[in-house]
Amino acid sequence: MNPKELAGKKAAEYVKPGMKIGLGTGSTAFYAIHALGTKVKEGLNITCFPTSQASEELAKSLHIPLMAHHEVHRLDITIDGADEVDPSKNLIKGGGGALLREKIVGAITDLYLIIIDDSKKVERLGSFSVPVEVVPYAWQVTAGHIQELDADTTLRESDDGFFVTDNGNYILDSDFGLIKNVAELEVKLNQIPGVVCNGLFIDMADYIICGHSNGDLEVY
Ligand SMILES: O=C(CO)[C@H](O)[C@H](O)COP(=O)(O)O
Repeated sequence: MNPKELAGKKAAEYVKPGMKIGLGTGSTAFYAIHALGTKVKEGLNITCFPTSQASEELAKSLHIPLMAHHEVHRLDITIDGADEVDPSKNLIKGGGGALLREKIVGAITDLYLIIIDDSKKVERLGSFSVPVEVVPYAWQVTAGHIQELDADTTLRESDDGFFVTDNGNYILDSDFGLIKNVAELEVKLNQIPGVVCNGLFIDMADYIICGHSNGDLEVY
């Protein structure tokens, strides 16, 4: 089985009747959402809250019951992917551009499960550029502030122009090289005017569920 599917299916086993579940975004979360769709079809009673329009559409297509925004206060479990995971379970997220909603949802979650394949494990975060969500207004000024933190920043593009998040913002993919102090950088980025969110998820993940291409599963 594909390692992403292996991890996604394993994470779905943590879900019990009556739970409120956050749905992540991306090609690994896709498998977890499908596994939950199968359980719902078999009669599992859960309600879910998606982190992106894409995951919302997928969940709806699988008839997974969704919560309205005003109904969401705490979530029992969120299952989400990551672009990099270090040995302390700190993460870089936002490769799919859903970092803001993912961070909001992760922060109100009792059990935050991160599902990855083994290519995402690193000794130190930073080979993957840190996605930074910024307001479009004067984004060049915001990019300048990020560059003052010793980063190369690139405005993310899509097929038809600049990539626009579900929140109407831009993404500056910011390469800091291998990051020495991830917690400090997370705070510094948040202090820049114009930055809405950054893709460093520090001390948030409870368990990493990692699928390997030889079929092994690792949970830690
Ligand atoms: O943070 C994310 C989206 O904003 C994704 O979870 C992350 O990019 C991993 O995606 P994939 O499972 O497709 O590799």
